[in-house]
Amino acid sequence: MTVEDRIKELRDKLNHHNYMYYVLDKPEISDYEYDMMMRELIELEEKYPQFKTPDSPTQRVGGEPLKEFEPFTHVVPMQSLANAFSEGELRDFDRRVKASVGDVEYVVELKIDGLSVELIYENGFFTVGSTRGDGIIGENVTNNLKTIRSIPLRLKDDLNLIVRGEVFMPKASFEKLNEERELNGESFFANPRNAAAGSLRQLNPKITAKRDLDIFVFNLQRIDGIKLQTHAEALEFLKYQGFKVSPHIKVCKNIDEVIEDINYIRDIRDSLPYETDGAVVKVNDLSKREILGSTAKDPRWAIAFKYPAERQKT
Ligand SMILES: NC(=O)c1cnc(N)c2cc(Br)sc12
Repeated sequence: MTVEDRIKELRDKLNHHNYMYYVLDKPEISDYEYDMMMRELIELEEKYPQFKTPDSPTQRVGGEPLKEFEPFTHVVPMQSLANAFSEGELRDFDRRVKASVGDVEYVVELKIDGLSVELIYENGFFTVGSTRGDGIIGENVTNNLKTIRSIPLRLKDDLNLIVRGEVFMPKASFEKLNEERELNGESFFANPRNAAAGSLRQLNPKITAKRDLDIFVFNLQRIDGIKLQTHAEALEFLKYQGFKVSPHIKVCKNIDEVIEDINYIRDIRDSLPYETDGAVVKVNDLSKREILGSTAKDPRWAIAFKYPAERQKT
């Protein structure tokens, strides 16, 4: 086996085990075995840098601290969602949708309480990641996003695509971080969303890397050369490409099933290991979304349902 073959073998094995551990939460080897392979790869890449590739796991925590973040104009504007606060408002939304495109299937997902990011992949490689900002221009936080182990550095296929996801900090990590900050005499983060935002917008990637951030990808914004019919199909496709996709995805035949699922989420959400700030209801058929289009601010094909507790949120 040549040195180049060994480096490729280690890179592929480490990326596979990273996927199993951080995306599927199904580790197959011990941390020790992982660390030994990583140490060998670091040594070989130092000796033979010509064989280093952008998707090598050694490239996750790279980059020097920045003075500031570069602004980044989103390829696809990152819209916000209109809100519904009651069953009646959900039914009003359903009536508007059906008046325009007839009967539709909906998909219900959790609304993750973190910060939205856009991830761009070119020929299968992660190239640019940015925060939402004002929806048009955000901040380039690529090096910080690379430290999030559940973000693939390379897709299964060599595709050009753009996804949107929500970076979040698990509740347990948030508690642990605030305990550490109290011991160091530092200020608390008020909630996991602020902690995630403060951690992702750290100028030093080495600090971000220690903050235990995670991500759920929830929308395929754009893809070259592939036509998908529904949102549910798009999420399955993103899972296949190696993304960590929202875990609770319910395809509903009608608004009655949507309301049933929203009530189910209400009853289980406090037990989830991450904060949510509602549920998202989206039209499943992608061509019907095109017909529905968007207002100046929001898509007409989606709405966020906010649970009563959300109302007091700042
Ligand atoms: N599942 C989803 O679509 C989803 C989850 N979490 C969020 N914070 C958001 C925000 C928008 Br806009 S959509 C969405």
